[in-house]
Amino acid sequence: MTGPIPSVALVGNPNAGKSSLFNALTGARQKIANYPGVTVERKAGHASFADGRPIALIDLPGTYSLTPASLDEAVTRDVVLGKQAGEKRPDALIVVVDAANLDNHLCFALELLALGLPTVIALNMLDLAERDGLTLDPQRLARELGVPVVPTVAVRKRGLAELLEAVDEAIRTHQPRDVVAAPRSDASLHQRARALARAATLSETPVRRWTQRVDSVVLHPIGGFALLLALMFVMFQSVYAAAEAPADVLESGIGVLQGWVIDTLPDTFLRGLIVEGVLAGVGAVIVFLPQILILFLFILLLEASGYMARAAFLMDGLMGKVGLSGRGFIPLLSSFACAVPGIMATRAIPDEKDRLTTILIAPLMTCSARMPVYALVIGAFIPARNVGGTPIGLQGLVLFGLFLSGIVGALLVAYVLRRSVTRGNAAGFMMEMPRYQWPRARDIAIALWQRAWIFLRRAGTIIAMTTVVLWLLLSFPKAPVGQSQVEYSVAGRIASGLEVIVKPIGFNHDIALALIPAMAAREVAVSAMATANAIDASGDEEAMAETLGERLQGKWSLATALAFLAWFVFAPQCISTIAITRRETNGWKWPLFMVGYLFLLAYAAAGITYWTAVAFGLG
Ligand SMILES: Nc1nc2c(ncn2[C@@H]2O[C@H](COP(=O)(O)OP(=O)(O)OP(=O)(O)O)[C@@H](O)[C@H]2O)c(=O)[nH]1
Ligand SMILES: [Mg+2]
Repeated sequence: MTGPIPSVALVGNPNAGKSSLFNALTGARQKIANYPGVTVERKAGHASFADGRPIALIDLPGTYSLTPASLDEAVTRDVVLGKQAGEKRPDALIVVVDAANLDNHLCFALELLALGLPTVIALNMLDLAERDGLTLDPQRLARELGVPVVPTVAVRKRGLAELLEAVDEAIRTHQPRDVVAAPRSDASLHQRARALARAATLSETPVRRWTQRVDSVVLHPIGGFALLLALMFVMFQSVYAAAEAPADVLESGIGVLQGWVIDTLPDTFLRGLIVEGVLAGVGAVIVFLPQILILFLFILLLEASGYMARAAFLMDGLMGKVGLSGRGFIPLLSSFACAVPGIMATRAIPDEKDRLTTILIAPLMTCSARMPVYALVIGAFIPARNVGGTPIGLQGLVLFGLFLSGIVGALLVAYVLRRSVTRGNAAGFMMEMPRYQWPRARDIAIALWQRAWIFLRRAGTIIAMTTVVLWLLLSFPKAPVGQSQVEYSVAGRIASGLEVIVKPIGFNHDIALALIPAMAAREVAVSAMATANAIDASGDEEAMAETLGERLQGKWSLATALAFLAWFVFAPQCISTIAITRRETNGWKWPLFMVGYLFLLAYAAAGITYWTAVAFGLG
């Protein structure tokens, strides 16, 4: 018998494995084209039944229901309903469902079955379901649904022949009246899908059941967010609660070292450089190592336990609203360590404009280089007490607020960019959830050690170098007796020039002096102020005994301190980030754009913070 070639469409939820099945079935025999008038890819190809008769296959974009939310989803609906121009209604459907996610995927399957076309269910990803400890009964599911159910593993090409055979059979024996009515309401559809999934489940290991129960809390659209915020909150509280003792030890260690150098070396150029430049400057940054490590300890634990992928899943919706794809979550997350690897990780984002947007907002994630700056200013100006009668520490709360400002700022910027400069729509994203597991102490220890090493290496190279250069510029020319060395020096004079520009946002000479060298790396803002203060205090026993924080307390108003914090949420003070952006975007256009908009935001944020604080009498 030679009739027209039957055409069969592959439909199902996103990431069910439709394209994988399509590729496995058609091999190289496929054509890619666009649907006329819309830019949605149309993939068509040929396969053949066991006896050699051809069959035409169409791969459709994944959707969650026949009520489309986007253009590609509308195409799927139009094709299966036979309304797509230039496409005849398929003779049969292969509904692809993810075996490990049956209850979700069966919702759409039920809707599709109600269309009354010859239909076969491909119970795909059976390998993953088995790995997760789930044993299914395809026959039982077939009986319940009234259509054939064929187990498949698309990526291993398993079940393909059986699938085609079932399709052939379904087309030949199809009776237009054996239609299963779909439940009317969404709620009853879900209920029916859940009941079906339960019926088709032979056994489920306790681990899988347990995982699903934990996930129902962790991935809950409201409860999950509350948990994420609570975890972040605890993280920032701990930074202050746990870092104090080790930071004190480091600080007094550096003090002892300074005293020893002063006692041993004669008062020369070299001694000044070591005491004021290297020890005061670089030492002021190194004392924040415990804070950074505690933050990383939390991030590493969340990652190793399997939680982080769930947080990405939660964020996906929010990121989609501002036009970013969930694929951007991991690059943005790694930008909390440092924007440089974060920006490199954006290579995993296929859409160019989506990727560009992610690169442009990556510097807004609070990288660990900001920690010394935040910790210094918070430690000096935010009282170490609890909020009201609660156990919530004020310092941790402010730190949390700074991180949150960066994130909210990034989302707002992305929202604006995606509607202007990098216009485009977000692509959906799904990722496989890793298993929950106890983090291994050894792995965590190694990762922490690596973080510490990176930080110390920065302190020993770029931060030390910049600080030494600054020390030189601060030490010459020598001020006449009675004049401030810092203000008389080359660096001091440059700072006085810059001060004119930053005075309106509440910045003083200390800050103006720190801003330019801090372009090399943000931590240099701390080492620069420490070095300037050390030079200022040199010879004055009492002043030398004071910590940098104590000295700033005496000189800055609270409004200035807050403005300085707000500045650092946005300011693009990092040469490496600018360089990597140039490399990843192949030119100077985007790094310059990035630096420009970030400085503007920083200036505005610092200004608004300063004047608001002054209005509240904190000037
Ligand atoms: N382990 C396993 N992975 C699979 C299987 N089928 C598909 N995958 C993987 O699942 C992911 C999604 O597969 P796709 O074929 O792109 O899914 P799709 O249904 O076409 O997705 P959309 O086009 O987005 O709707 C890919 O990474 C596949 O390699 C399977 O049977 N077993
Ligand atoms: Mg696909």
